[in-house]
Amino acid sequence: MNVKFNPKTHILEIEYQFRDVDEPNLFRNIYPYNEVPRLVFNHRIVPMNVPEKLYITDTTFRDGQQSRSPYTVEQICRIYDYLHELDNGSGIILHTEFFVYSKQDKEAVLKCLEKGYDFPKVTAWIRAKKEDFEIVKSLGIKETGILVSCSDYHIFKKLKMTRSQAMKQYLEIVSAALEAGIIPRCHFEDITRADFYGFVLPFINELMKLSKEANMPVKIRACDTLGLGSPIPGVALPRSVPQIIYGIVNYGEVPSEWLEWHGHNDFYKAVINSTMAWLYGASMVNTSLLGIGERTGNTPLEAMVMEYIQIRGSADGMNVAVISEIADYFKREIGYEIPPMTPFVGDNFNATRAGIHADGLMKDEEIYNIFDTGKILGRPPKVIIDAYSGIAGIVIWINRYFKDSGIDIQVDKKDPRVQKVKEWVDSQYENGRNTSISDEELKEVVSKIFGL
Ligand SMILES: CC(C)C(=O)C(=O)O
Repeated sequence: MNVKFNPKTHILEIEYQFRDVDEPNLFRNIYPYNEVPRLVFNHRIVPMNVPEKLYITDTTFRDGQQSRSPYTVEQICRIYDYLHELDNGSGIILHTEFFVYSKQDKEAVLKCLEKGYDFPKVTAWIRAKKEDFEIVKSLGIKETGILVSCSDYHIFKKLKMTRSQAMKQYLEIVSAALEAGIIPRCHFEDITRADFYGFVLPFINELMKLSKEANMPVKIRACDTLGLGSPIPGVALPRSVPQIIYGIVNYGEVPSEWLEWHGHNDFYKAVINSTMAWLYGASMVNTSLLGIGERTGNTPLEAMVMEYIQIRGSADGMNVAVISEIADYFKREIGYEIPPMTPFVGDNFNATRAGIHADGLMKDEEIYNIFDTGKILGRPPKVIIDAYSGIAGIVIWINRYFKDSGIDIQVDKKDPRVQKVKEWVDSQYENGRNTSISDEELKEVVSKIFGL
């Protein structure tokens, strides 16, 4: 580590020493592989540093498409429209990224560019090959993601290189992007298994020098490729999200606005890690709609909209209700099955089957609903009728279902007709039924009993 005092800024400038190694550092004390990874603590607590601006970026068409069959051009264009509608002129849904190789990829990019939306901006994703800049340039795209895998797992085992060979190749390609006038966004793949002080920081120091020379931003995306990052205070690098972000901003001198976190959900930590990245100094968190991404998925975009509102106390102009329209589109047009318990978008995210909860809902919706989901997401809480939903569940179901269909029936628990419906429901389960009762079935029974 070289430390220089900068008399102009009165700041100690730290240059971390690049460490070439003969053998890969696989952090076996943390990642034994034949056992579940471990959380090792260095008890280092770094300060929170929330950037002035927080952005959500999107990878639905890149990481999202890597995990499922490709979207059609028409679907890409519609999803891009939805992202724009959700952003609603706020500029918070900052950019999304596209493949640019096949005829279909290019057609989708051109059609989305033609829409002329300011947000989300269209960016590209390319292999680290010089000739690929020509494609990006020819499409009129101003920023592109470039893969710069940074752990020894990737450098030694996948690329079969040494650290210095990898870094040389990466710096050449970033220089080529800058020469072509394209903003490089360097995707530090597998940063949560990388040597932070021996490779990541020295490499960032070099990238920031290139940025200064070219007078152009060089953006950094910290990729938690296997979802190994941890939000827990005092966990040691390379797993600590706060320490990674703090280090990149303070020792790498990367402005928050050039720094992005990209998470995966392998250990159920995609959302909290992204929030930590925001809180500790990264302006951007990368997400995908409904969390669709490789393996267990990426950080869900809709979850970060909710995190944003909780941190800032306002949606700052985003049209949050569009989240429900997006979920409907994925179900209806793409045939994607959203697990029913998925927060904010699953069919049952605000549904109850328990009679005791339905009773609470009937007295005051607030008792069992996370917020006014009817007003904010166009999804009022609902009850699912089964053996446990009781008479209160049936009352709410009748009052809601018919109101939504434009028929004004309001009943209470004492209504004898409601008792009859309850008897029918009970008889179903006495006769061995073990599934819930669908809306269609209940509608038929209620209509008959109520003479509708
Ligand atoms: C391919 C890379 C950039 C990635 O998406 C990841 O590391 O998760």
